[in-house]
Amino acid sequence: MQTKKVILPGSKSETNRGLILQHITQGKFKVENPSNAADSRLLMDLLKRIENNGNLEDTLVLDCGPAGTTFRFLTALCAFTPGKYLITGSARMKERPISDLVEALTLMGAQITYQEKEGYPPLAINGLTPPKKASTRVALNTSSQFLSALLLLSPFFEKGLEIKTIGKGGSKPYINMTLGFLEMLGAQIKVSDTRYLMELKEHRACSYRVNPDWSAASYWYLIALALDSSIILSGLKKESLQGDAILTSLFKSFGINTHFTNEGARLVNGEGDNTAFNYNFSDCPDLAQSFMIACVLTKREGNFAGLDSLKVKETDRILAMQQELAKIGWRLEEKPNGDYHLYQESVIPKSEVVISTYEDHRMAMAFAPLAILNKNIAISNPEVVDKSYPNFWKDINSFNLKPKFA
Ligand SMILES: O=C(O)C1=C[C@@H](OP(=O)(O)O)[C@@H](O)[C@H](O)C1
Ligand SMILES: C=C(OP(=O)(O)O)C(=O)O
Repeated sequence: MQTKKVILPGSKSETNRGLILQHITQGKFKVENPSNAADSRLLMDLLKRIENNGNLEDTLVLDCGPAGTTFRFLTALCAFTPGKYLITGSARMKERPISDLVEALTLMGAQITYQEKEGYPPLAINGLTPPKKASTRVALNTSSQFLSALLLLSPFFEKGLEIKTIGKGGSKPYINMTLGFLEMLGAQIKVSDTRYLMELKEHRACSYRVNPDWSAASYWYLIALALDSSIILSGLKKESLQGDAILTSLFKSFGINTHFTNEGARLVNGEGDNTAFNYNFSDCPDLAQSFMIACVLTKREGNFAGLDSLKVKETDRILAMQQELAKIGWRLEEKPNGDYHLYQESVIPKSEVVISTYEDHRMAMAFAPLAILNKNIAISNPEVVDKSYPNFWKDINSFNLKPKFA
């Protein structure tokens, strides 16, 4: 079989961190090859508007649409950028909690008020000149993006930033990615169980070339699994700041081996396990939907733990998966301990099934291989992929695959 090459989008998480640091350090940190994800394009545009904001008395309205990291990172940035801001977003963004970040920023002296519902966007911010030194505390249980947003402010505070953490949370690799970026800039970082101490006196000039997005790679592993096709994911490297690179070891148990070459990652099909799949996704929540579909494709039951944060993402991803999996005969059932058991109840119906995507890019991309395999399955609102992977369907078409849209 002919091997096909895919050029993945750049990592949205790497790009968004890089763009914020590029802005704060006035270009000492440079981002090369930024992602074309809609969320990153939007952050770029909004940062330009902040940079060109000549009138500090008029309110600058920053609409982040559905982009979570964009919203959270900009909230922290604007809190310490002189000017008046109204940060808002999509209807779903107004349901995604923000109070832990607002409280942490308020403890640092920030002036932020809720404009609609207490604890949720939109926010009015009276941006202040950053003090030389700051300290605060932040809860970790809702989203790691809050701690990342605060850490990214480190270059503002030449005499140091101290952040105490409350409780435990997931998505730790994303926090480590943030620290990795700050280290490139020359930060001295002391981390203990409950405290981050950042010192960043001089900003080291550096430029960072954004790597391909590992979360996006997961959809190609699913295609490889569905079609037994030979795929090279260009430029993907084994070593990555992206925690979702863990997927190579998880897909091994589904029979997909990854060989790293000069070209990137070559996916090679082999023999998979047929025992139940078990994994805790709290550190890689964006992969959970992909592995549910991997179970469906291989008719393997699964135990999914660590899914709490899925409820507050682009949609309630647990509910969305339960509803859409049910349409094809699979059940995602909550167990008394809060884990989820995934198993097949009946066969895929012969009549047409339309998979709703809930304004969630990951719903569309995860279900794509099923729509490719089964002509009765159609994907609604396929354009949602723009959020992280604008060329997804174009890349699929380049394999001569034509999933049905509804
Ligand atoms: O910091 C980041 O770039 C991200 C952190 C994660 O969010 P949570 O920390 O809310 O889980 C992840 O789901 C999101 O897609 C990107
Ligand atoms: C959760 C995600 O993004 P965000 O929180 O940045 O909207 C995602 O891309 O899956």
